[in-house]
Amino acid sequence: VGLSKELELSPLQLCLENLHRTLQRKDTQGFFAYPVNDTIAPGYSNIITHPMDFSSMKYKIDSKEYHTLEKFRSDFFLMCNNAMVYNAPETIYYKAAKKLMQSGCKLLAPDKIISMYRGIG
Ligand SMILES: COc1ccc(C(=O)NC2CCC2)cc1-c1cc(C(C)=O)n2cccnc12
Repeated sequence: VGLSKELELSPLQLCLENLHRTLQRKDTQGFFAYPVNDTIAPGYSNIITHPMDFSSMKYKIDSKEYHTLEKFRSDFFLMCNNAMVYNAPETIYYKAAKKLMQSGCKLLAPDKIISMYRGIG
């Protein structure tokens, strides 16, 4: 007896859930866990036109908005880049984003993506 249709996770979704979990684990302080708002970051919505965070990415995985690994990958780098645009280099957020981006580069390297697609088959 399988899960009802909408709950069934496709191989791509399973792969994205895995990547998402691995990447979010690196955000130990939770700076990227949910959307940044103007209260904690004054003027944020004027400076960052395309906000992104791990909770939004999770929602997109579950609502099957990601049809390719590439779209997931670009949202991840958008999230890191936003933090490096809004925050000055000496801030904890800029440094956290840089570190997170480096982990993401390794995990989401093109050769890794190709071998994942081979795995999904
Ligand atoms: C969801 O976003 C957050 C959640 C919690 C915290 C947080 O715990 N900040 C405390 C550590 C020093 C205050 C910061 C942030 C945060 C992320 C960010 C990002 C990602 O730019 N940010 C920028 C300015 C001010 N705060 C933040």
